[in-house]
Amino acid sequence: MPPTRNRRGDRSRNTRPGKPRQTGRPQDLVRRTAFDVIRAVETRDAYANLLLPTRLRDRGLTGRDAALATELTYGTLRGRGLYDAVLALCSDRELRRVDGPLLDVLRLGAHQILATRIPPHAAVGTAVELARSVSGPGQAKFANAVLRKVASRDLDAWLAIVAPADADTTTRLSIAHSHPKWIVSALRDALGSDRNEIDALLAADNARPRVTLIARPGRATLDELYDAGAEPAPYSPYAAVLPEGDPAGIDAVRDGRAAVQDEASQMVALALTAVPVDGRDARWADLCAGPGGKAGLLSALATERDARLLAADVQPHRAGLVTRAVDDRAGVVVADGTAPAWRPGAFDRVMVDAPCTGLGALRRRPEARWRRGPEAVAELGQLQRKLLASALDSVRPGGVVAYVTCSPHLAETRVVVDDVLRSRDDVERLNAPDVLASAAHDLTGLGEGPYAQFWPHRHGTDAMFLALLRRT
Ligand SMILES: C[S@@+](CC[C@H](N)C(=O)[O-])C[C@H]1O[C@@H](n2cnc3c(N)ncnc32)[C@H](O)[C@@H]1O
Repeated sequence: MPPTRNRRGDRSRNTRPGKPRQTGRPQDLVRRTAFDVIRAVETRDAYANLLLPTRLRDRGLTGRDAALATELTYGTLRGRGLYDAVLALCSDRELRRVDGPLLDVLRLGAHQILATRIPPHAAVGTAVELARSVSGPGQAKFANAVLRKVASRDLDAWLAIVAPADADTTTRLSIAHSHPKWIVSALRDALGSDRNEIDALLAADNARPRVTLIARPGRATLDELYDAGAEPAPYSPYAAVLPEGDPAGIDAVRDGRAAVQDEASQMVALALTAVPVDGRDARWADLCAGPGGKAGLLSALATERDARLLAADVQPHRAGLVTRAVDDRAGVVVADGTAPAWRPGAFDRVMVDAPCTGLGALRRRPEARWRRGPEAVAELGQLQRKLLASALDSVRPGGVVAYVTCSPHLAETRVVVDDVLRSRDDVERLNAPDVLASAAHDLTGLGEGPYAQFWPHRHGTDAMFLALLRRT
């Protein structure tokens, strides 16, 4: 499952833990940092992608050390399902009886042993030291015994035991790719007739996403990003891929003229603006704008066309972030998109990028798959329906609505749209894959229409869903 498999078929089954590798790098600080972030995710619902950069900065970790700390943190969080299955077979104590901090040390150790190039003796030795410092000498002995057993087989050998070929498909995929079973089932359903791609999709969820930037039209150019080391991106005319380095080090990103933004996120915003509308095309709205990714692009395009964007978010803090992403012409309001203050039919184009489970962005949020269960889908469903209905009421006849989720779950995507449209006869479904293809070269594989679905394993983007709806 993780990106860097460690295949060591010929290694002795009795590998002894040795001293931590002496490389002159602050290895202990690297592992301690990964451990601290993993604990914060477990105990106080921290987000690894937000907390880790702060911890790296506080501790002065840069370059290779920062990269290793990131890999260990993300890999351990993503791989938890698989590592727990292996650890359960190596521990004489039930995992639920192992203290939280110690269990996280074991997971971190298992990740290093099974999915990195760190020599197993170093991985075991450093994990045992960490166990000693967080749980005391007795627990360090236990950690040593467990992790030596983990190190007695390579990943493929463990997979043959914990996810055997004759297990039922959902269970096998769930353990082998470390995804909860309900997510495996939901993703297979969403793939529909392409469900044979599920292995590739789950593997893509465990791979490091490429960093994609947007040069906001009229504010930055792609050449500026290329000069800073970025390379052309496949689809969006405003996107560039940054193969390495910190995006925050790029001037245009620092001053908000460019930003980090997934290419599918750019494309769904572009699609809303690519649909021809008859008559007035001056008032655009984004009902769920925070933190401002799509609003940033929409406001730049609105300005180019002499239109104006109103960006709303119900959370004041997130509306504040939108202010930094949009240009001066745009308006930003704190507002509940389900109970709009504006009159019906006030807008010509409306984006509703609804709150969702985020199952389409598991690559970026390593802990997200473990955080919420299937009940979240039903809870969000009501809000998604209300927001879409409100968006349709907010657009004038002839105008267009884009309903977007960063989730491919059918109950958040086509089921929501179909439900809302069932009770109305004033909406036409447009062919979203065709509109997207007209806005980008070589953009295929989005489905038969009328809805469009991006996929990480096909497009290298988040699994973003788009429905384009015209009020009649
Ligand atoms: C998926 S995020 C939007 C991401 C954003 N469009 C972007 O591209 O950066 C969903 C947003 O909807 C907001 N939200 C949730 N309920 C809302 C409501 N009733 N009205 C308006 N915004 C709401 C959340 O605060 C959150 O910022």
